[in-house]
Amino acid sequence: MAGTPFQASLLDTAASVEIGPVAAGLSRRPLAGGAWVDVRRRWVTGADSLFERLRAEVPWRAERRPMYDRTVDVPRLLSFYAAGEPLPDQALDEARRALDQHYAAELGEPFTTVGLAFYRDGRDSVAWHGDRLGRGSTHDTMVAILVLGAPRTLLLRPRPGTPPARTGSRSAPGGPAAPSLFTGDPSAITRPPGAGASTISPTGLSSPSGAGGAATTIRFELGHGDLLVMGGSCQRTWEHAVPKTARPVGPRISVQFRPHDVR
Ligand SMILES: O=C(O)CCC(=O)C(=O)O
Ligand SMILES: [Fe+2]
Repeated sequence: MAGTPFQASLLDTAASVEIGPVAAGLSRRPLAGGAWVDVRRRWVTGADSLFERLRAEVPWRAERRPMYDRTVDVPRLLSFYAAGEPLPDQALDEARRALDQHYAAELGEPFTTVGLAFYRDGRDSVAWHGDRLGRGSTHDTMVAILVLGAPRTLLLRPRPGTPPARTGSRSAPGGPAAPSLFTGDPSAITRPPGAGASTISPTGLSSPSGAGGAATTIRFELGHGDLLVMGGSCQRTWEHAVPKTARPVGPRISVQFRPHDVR
């Protein structure tokens, strides 16, 4: 009779976890500059159950990192499994096998490492970055992210200073990266704060304008077993982030599958 906010996930905890075929319902969105994003909604069924297992089983670490002249808390908990290390849950082995089966030919190598991030609440986040430690800075690659738990916004934007793609019209000389025309079907396309309009429909997208050329930001709301794969040049020509939010949000775990020497 009292409100039981955890009831749904407690019930689901008993459910079995199943990894679906990657290809079913997968959609690829090409991005400017040779990048792309694949999204496969509800890839994992029983995802809340897997969330609870990982929350309990993974040795989560709080980290601190140097930032300018200080050392600050990393605003999320982390865990990392190098190539060959046993994973914390066999569902992750299955997930990696399914990713390899689907992507190995295109990627040319297997996914080897597994990184996990635990966003406890809306104060946890990851700042704008590309996974550019290692080969991601110089080579096309893939990073596959399984999102468990409460949906949070994941943003993608062209990396500031990236030369415009050579396929369309050029931006004004001296301006920053050309705005990227998104040819897929994002749930929303937004301009960054200060760039004017907050949300514009993909179909209404023509040539974004604004002082110096406003970059296009793409927004995904992912959770509960959704899969997002960043591919092509995405790590070096685009950036991604999970921003902090003042909205009340539940905890979220992301599982990142990467090939050798991509971090
Ligand atoms: O949690 C996410 O969805 C993204 C994590 C990420 O970008 C990273 O760990 O490099
Ligand atoms: Fe990343």
